[in-house]
Amino acid sequence: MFTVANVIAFLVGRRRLVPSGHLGSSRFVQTTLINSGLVEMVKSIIPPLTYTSHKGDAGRIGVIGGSQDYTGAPYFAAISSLKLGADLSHVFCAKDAASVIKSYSPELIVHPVLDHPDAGSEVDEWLPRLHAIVLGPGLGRNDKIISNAKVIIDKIKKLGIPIVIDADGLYLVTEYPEIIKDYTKAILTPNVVEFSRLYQKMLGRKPSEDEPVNNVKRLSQQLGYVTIVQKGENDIISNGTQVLVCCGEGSPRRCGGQGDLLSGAMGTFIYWAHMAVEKKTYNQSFEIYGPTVCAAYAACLLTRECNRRAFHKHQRSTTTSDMANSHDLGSSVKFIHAWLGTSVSVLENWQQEISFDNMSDIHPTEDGRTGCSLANEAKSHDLGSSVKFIHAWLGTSMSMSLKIGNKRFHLITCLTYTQLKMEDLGVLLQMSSGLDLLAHIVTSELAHIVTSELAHIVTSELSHIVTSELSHIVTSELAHIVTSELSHIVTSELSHIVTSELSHFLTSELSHIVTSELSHIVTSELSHIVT
Ligand SMILES: NC(=O)C1=CN([C@@H]2O[C@H](COP(=O)(O)OP(=O)(O)OC[C@H]3O[C@@H](n4cnc5c(N)ncnc54)[C@H](OP(=O)(O)O)[C@@H]3O)[C@@H](O)[C@H]2O)[C@@H](O)CC1
Ligand SMILES: Nc1ncnc2c1ncn2[C@@H]1O[C@H](COP(=O)(O)OP(=O)(O)OP(=O)(O)O)[C@@H](O)[C@H]1O
Repeated sequence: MFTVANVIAFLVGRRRLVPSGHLGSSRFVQTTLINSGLVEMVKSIIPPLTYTSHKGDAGRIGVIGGSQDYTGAPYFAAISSLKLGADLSHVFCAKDAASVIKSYSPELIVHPVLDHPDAGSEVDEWLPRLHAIVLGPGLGRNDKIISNAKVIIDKIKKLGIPIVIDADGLYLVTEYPEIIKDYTKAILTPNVVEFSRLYQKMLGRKPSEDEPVNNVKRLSQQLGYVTIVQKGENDIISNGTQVLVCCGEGSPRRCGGQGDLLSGAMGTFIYWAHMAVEKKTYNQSFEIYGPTVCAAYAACLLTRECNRRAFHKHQRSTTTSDMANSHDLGSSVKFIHAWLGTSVSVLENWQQEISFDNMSDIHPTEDGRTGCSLANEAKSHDLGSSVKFIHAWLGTSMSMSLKIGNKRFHLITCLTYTQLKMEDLGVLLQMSSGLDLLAHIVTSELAHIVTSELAHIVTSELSHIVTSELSHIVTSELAHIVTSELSHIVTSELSHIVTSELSHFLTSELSHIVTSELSHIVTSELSHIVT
């Protein structure tokens, strides 16, 4: 059944239609993009950018993973932590993976130590300087590596460093759950399959399909209140007590590596969250949810936004690299899909940031239901721009401007809660003329799509014409030059050859004739005289 809340959320464009009851019966906070209490919570942990800070203050993150087979995963995690705002990102990987990972990016500091017989001691030099660890992306399941990773986890726990465990790190935890049990500075980020394996190991039965939220809570409790993020259509986060569900729009594209981007970003956020605890900069919601749930929620939010942006741009061609960067091949594939009608319908994606006035006074109601929150002009590209967007939106970027002239700009981002009553809809429509709002969204999105598609077609057509004309001109000019040069060379060479050959021939022939004639004359004259 679809609730009014779901329909409105869909109409304002921040959510897919999800039947109510989809996540089971547990009471929890489900958010699409923005619940202003949670926004404030994330905002409160993000360190300000100042000119007095030193390299490393915003985070030195270590990614432990990377094997001969998997080099992309640790790269995605490490670059994601860095692009989010950490100052330094280290990768500790197997020897064979190191130069490959280095070749992806000069930004990363790569240590080829994981398959070293004494990997534990090799990382000793670095661990105490790291603020957070992401363990598992591309680690592989080789026995030696897994046993080295176990030793490293022990050292991490002794140092009290926050840790995010993902991918093959979860295989390790499933095999040896005691290694992470009760370490509440840990976040585990299983996908559906990894979750099911770990759940079965800990609870001795399959997770029930009807109660996904309770499953996550239960697993967290069983592991001694370690925070779990079950990734999927909705990211379900629990520390065994609190539950948050992040179900922002994201995208329907499921290419490999998205989980790695998520765990990398979570590495940076978990450090920031613990720093907030130390500096006591957190807000009230943070006191409820704590650093691990806050970090997990922030990273899920960011990854979904990044995914949405990359997909908006690249559609079916979206890859995890597109989420981190931007590539021409991808946009060409996108164009072809759009042109063939095989891209996802543009109308499914018309929801974008919109600005309008007088919406600043909607505050969360007592049951946590939220209206709107701020946003600024944050356009542009994928991970970078998602980070920029999130920072701007949270007011933690340096360039954030909430007021333009004497107007405030705001964005409707979230209207969803488990129950949104009809009177709320009335209030909403009254407040800002809901129909105008819808018209505004549709018009602006359509204008955007048409403009961008036209620009694309014109650019590509012009480039085609210019290329073909240029190639024509160049070819004909070259032909002309070559022909005339060749003719010149051939003529002059021929004339030279002919002249020299003739002169040679004539000289030799003449000399021959003259010699023979002279000899003849001389002989005959001499014979005559003698006679
Ligand atoms: N570019 C790179 O370097 C990348 C490297 N990566 C690295 O690869 C390593 C192994 O990771 P993994 O997730 O493939 O292994 P594992 O958990 O054993 O899954 C085994 C099988 O379970 C299924 N399955 C998996 N996920 C599912 C889902 N969400 N929903 C439903 N089913 C799902 C699926 O089974 P299938 O559908 O094929 O039957 C799958 O084949 C790890 O180190 C990771 O970091 C990746 O990060 C990607 C980018
Ligand atoms: N069905 C879905 N609908 C929307 N978003 C999804 C869906 N499944 C995954 N995601 C998004 O992708 C993120 C990573 O989840 P995923 O299940 O791909 O992890 P993973 O399998 O560990 O990834 P990786 O390929 O890096 O190993 C989630 O946090 C969520 O943002």
